[in-house]
Amino acid sequence: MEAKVSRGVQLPNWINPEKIARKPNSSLQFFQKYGEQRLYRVPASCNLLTKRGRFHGPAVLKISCSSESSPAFVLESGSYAASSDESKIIKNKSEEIEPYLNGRCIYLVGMMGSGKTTVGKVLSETLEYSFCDCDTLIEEAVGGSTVAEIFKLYGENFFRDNETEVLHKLSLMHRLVVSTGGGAVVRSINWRYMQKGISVWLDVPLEALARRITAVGTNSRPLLHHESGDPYSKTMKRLTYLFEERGEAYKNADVRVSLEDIAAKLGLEDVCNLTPTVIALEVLLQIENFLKR
Ligand SMILES: Nc1ncnc2c1ncn2[C@@H]1O[C@H](COP(=O)(O)OP(=O)(O)OP(=O)(O)O)[C@@H](O)[C@H]1O
Ligand SMILES: O=C(O)C1=C[C@@H](O)[C@@H](O)[C@H](O)C1
Repeated sequence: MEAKVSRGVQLPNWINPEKIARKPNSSLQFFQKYGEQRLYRVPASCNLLTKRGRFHGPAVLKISCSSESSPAFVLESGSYAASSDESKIIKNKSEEIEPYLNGRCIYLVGMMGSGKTTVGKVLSETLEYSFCDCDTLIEEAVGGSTVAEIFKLYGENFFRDNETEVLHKLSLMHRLVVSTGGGAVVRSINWRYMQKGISVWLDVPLEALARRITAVGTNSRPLLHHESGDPYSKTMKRLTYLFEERGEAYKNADVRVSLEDIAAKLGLEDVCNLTPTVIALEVLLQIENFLKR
């Protein structure tokens, strides 16, 4: 079958190139932050809407803050929770940072299942940026075939060429949070495009990725169809192989957000207790550090 890169990759109308950055006109005082200790009790019925559904769980959200370090969020009970307090804190932080982004796009990179879509949507909402998912844009550009179908019909190179073309187009835009495909980091040309914005690596332990992915199934992820065994071990084996190939490439990102580091900071044993909102807040804090450099 003949396969061509869809040169005419069309980006949807809602991605508006006219949304040009606002220039910062105030001082960098916003970097002086968090000089107090606060404790928030989250209502038992709180919940958080994510891509695939609602996470429920009662929790006490403790925030310890100092001018030396970033604030820490502890979900003492229950795994997934969000509250109006959490929303307010992330909103305040995004309002502080947003003028200094100067309209630059945020590119989330990371292994498949690392939460680029879930965390990306939280970020785009709080920053009042548009959200876009490269895989979805490629699917639209190729005429509605799914990623799995594109791999099957045309092969990985064809998919990668379209991925590059989509990233090229997005690099001309402003005020987007972009969820990139897990393998977008392997081509250096893609980094050239992502350098127009700020790239953020969501670094999630492979075991957590394998748990998340096996929970939803691997049908939509063609690169996971090679191994035999039970679904978790199969996924783990394949993720390990892919990470060996790509681990170094993820390090090119401007900012690294390690779920293990967040969990350690909060005294949590398992990264599974970190909500997308807490991770999104850490993304903003690490971007803030990056902007200060
Ligand atoms: N903080 C989290 N804790 C637990 N599960 C999460 C978290 N964030 C995302 N997930 C779940 O993990 C799965 C993958 O998340 P998501 O689709 O956001 O990842 P992704 O990086 O965009 O993946 P891909 O690159 O394959 O598109 C989803 O089922 C999602 O609900
Ligand atoms: O890790 C990868 O190489 C991929 C991740 C997905 O987001 C898709 O872009 C595709 O399945 C390839």
